[in-house]
Amino acid sequence: MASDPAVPPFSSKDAVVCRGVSKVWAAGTARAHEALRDVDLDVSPGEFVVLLGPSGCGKSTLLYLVAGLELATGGEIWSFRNPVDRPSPDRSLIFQETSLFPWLSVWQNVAFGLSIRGAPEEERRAVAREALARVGLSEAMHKRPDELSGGMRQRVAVARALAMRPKVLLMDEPFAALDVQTRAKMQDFLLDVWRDSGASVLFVTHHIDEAVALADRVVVFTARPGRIKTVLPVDLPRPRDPFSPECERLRVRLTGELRGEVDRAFAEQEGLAGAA
Ligand SMILES: Nc1ncnc2c1ncn2[C@@H]1O[C@H](COP(=O)(O)OP(=O)(O)OP(=O)(O)O)[C@@H](O)[C@H]1O
Repeated sequence: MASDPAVPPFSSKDAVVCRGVSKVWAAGTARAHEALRDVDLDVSPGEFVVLLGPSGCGKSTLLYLVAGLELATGGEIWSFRNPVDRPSPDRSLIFQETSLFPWLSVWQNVAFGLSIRGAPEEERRAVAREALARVGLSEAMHKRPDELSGGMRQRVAVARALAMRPKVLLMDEPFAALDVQTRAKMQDFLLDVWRDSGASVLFVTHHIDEAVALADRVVVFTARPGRIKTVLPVDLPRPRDPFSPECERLRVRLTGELRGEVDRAFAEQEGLAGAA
């Protein structure tokens, strides 16, 4: 049987499949700006993949494309063998700054996506209750977001994403605004939630330590236009001891992979600033 040339030869790594993905912002205009070039990436169901790269290399852009919030200007993206051309509740995006609605209670925030779908209140409450229990925030059900700490608000954001039962969680530096201790706690918490949910995670960070703590695989990007420079599997049991020789070796390797790219990104950004 002739294979469809538009469909990649899928393997079991089909939770997210990117083939030759490129993105030029404002394509075809004088402001055209190439963010990503020719990205190939296959993610397995239940896999935790960390995207690491210098500032401006297109990590967030790739998440928006996988979320279906933006369209690639080249290449194809698939999720569970369906082309990605629009947002779907199967793929939830969590940002650095939580965008909780301050006038809604915590449970109403968590159930917001369900209310858009027209789910009845009883169902919304039940799903919110379960999602909040999974992030350890049952007690906060009736509070308002401004009564919570930053870490708690990010847990509500995770609960809101989980309430839609996504198959893929897209996380854009979700803990960047938190202090170091809270961030470490949130990483442990996220690993528990991820294991329970069975979802695949694509997690963007600048922090090598965070990549080493979390990833099944670390994907290192070049400076803009972002291309995949290297992919490192992290075959270490969790919880990981950050002071172990294996973690230290990985940190050294990632630091080496990133160093030149960070320098290039910095030089480019200085050049752009000079030209402005
Ligand atoms: N909506 C947009 N319109 C035009 N250019 C954009 C847009 N979003 C991002 N860019 C540009 O695309 C490039 C990649 O940006 P992106 O935010 O994806 O990088 P990043 O790797 O996530 O950066 P950081 O780590 O600093 O958040 C940057 O040069 C950025 O200025």
